[in-house]
Amino acid sequence: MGPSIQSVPFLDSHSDTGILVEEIENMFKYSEQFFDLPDNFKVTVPWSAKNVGWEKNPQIRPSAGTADMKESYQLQFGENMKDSWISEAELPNFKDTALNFMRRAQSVSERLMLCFARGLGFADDYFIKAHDVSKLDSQTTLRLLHYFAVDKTVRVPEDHFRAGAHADWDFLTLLFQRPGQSGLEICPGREVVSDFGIGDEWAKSILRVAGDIVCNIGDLLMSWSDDRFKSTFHRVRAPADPETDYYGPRYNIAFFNQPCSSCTIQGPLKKYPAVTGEEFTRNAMNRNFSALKAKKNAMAVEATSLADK
Ligand SMILES: O=C(O)CCC(=O)C(=O)O
Ligand SMILES: [Fe+2]
Repeated sequence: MGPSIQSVPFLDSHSDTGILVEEIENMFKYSEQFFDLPDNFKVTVPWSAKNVGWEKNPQIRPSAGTADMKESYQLQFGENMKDSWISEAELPNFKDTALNFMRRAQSVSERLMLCFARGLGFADDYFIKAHDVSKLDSQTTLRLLHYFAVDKTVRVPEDHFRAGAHADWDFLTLLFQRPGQSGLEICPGREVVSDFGIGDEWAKSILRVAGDIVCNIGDLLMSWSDDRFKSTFHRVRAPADPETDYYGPRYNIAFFNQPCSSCTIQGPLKKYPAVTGEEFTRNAMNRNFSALKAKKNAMAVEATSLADK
């Protein structure tokens, strides 16, 4: 596995994932039920800095400078979720269904972690232990996503995305998609994790078979492998062509393998200084917010110079 995926940061895994199509569809059904609730119910579980909860339209990517056209609800296994589960009265069985699905996604992730550990010369359970979801400081997150339907008769401005280009901060991301709900695109990305994602040669990701899982390498694995495995720069384009693009509501489920806060991260070649899981996430967030600030400043300068003309 090692050499074969070093330059292909994107895997489509076929039928034998261990998760049945019906289980994925069942989770999508609960996800739709959640997003169908009026906003005044959803706001009872607001997004918090622990990376859990519901948010609508606020995520601005440094690459785009505009807000993603979406809402999402993030769920975790541990203590962080304490006040963030939608009430049983609002959505019966939601919590049990989501936790079951998360455990299934975790077991697929653990099979992949074992391969990466072997490829890098670590003990088989090295990455599995660092992402132990039974620990109270687990940060692993399931994100339910709902991108709003787009009106075919109105042209979406070119700088508006369903999700602006970015690389994930985690180890691996499993993406569960619905056939027909296209939009995900990938780009070669970058050579070292300390660069910001770059590139403008985009390829469409097409889901071939229901039940396929798209697997993205994240910045954490890139860093932990001393840049051997490249993280995937990706985006979800807004539909632009009524003949070929999907304009309806788009649902997606992302499972982010995040490290436990207390684990230590360093590649076998020690290319980067050792950091804890907590520090890695904090640094990634800070880097994102500085890039966003720089983008906003650049946009403000551009707007002023246009106004002066
Ligand atoms: O909706 C998708 O296909 C991708 C979502 C994504 O990249 C993210 O939430 O980080
Ligand atoms: Fe992503």
